Amino acid sequence: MAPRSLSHVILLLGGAVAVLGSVLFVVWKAYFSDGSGRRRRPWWEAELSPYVGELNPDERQVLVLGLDGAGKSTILHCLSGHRAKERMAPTWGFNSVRLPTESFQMDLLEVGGSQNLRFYWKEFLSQADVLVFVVDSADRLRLPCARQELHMLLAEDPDLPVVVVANKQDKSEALSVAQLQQELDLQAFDQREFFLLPVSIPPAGPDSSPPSIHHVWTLLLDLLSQA
Ligand SMILES: Nc1nc2c(ncn2[C@@H]2O[C@H](COP(=O)(O)OP(=O)(O)OP(=O)(O)O)[C@@H](O)[C@H]2O)c(=O)[nH]1
Ligand SMILES: [Mg+2]
Repeated sequence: MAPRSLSHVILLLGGAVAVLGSVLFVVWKAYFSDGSGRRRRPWWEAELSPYVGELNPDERQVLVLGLDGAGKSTILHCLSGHRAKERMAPTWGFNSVRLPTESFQMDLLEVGGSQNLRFYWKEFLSQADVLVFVVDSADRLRLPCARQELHMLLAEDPDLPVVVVANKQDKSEALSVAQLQQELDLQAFDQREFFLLPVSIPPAGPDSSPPSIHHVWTLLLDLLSQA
């Protein structure tokens, strides 16, 4: 008697799970369909688009990473043709700009550099055509941390072209490019497409497009034309 009632319970449970599964499937289909039979893009896909999902062949993706305060947002701001601001708000999530070029759209995505966001950096590597890693050349105390993060990223993707931006060269305490090469242990990467660019974007400087920003732009154009 006991095993028979147990089998009834199991049958009932199985039926309930099947009905619940069907209801969930119908709701899911209704929610993600736009009526034409095509799938509706969920909000998070639009939010992160074009960094996830299908990519337009005429788009190139530049991932911009680096410790908090290194100058990532400032670089995106200036590449978009704006004058550097006296103060930039820290990026708590993402920050992106889309810049048109003659042959493709250049999409730059900054992921904030605070410690809790660094954990997610590597998730974006697979969609990137180029990694720009920004370093505050004057932040000597945190260079070991920057080195560790950079080396971790490069170990994740051994083929991704990398531009290390040695930012804040205008500061008197900034390390030179040669010193940074040592401190960041960049000799280890001589097998890959690797660039180290000195950059300085003094806040509220006289120039809306400092020469070093122009160098970043032309290098990115060059690298992405080959991508
Ligand atoms: N002197 C000098 N200051 C700079 C330079 N680039 C950026 N800054 C300043 O550095 C500060 C931080 O710059 P952000 O661009 O916000 O840094 P970030 O890397 O985006 O930081 P998070 O968004 O917190 O990850 C700002 O006050 C900028 O004005 C530079 O080349 N020289
Ligand atoms: Mg920022």
